[in-house]
Amino acid sequence: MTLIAEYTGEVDYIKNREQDESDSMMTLLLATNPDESLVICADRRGNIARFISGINNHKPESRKRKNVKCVRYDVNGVCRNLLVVTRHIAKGERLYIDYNGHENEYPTHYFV
Ligand SMILES: C[S@+](CC[C@H](N)C(=O)[O-])C[C@H]1O[C@@H](n2cnc3c(N)ncnc32)[C@H](O)[C@@H]1O
Repeated sequence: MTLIAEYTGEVDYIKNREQDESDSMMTLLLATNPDESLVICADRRGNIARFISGINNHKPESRKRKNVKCVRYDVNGVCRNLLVVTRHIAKGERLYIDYNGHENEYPTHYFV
């Protein structure tokens, strides 16, 4: 659970970004009312978190590489998306995260 980084960017309603072709959007909040669901758009105001490699969800050997996960925390009433490690990370080891939440919409079939 060591903190790696916060996934930062501009926060917007998902409904406003349906045509956005950026490959660095991350769901922040899925609300009961879809009109209130939020996304983090990292392309213009992101940080290093947007460059962490994704796993290929279609390959079992790739799924085993995952060593970082997203957790949502309430920080002073604001929902924040934090990236934390899931196990010990050796010096020089590459970080891997699963880009997909339960929506499973991010295409990872071409990832190495
Ligand atoms: C969240 S990163 C965003 C990078 C984006 N171009 C930017 O500047 O913010 C997602 C992109 O990283 C690349 N990528 C991530 N993991 C990869 C992997 N395992 N193999 C190949 N490409 C990967 C793909 O091009 C993917 O579209």
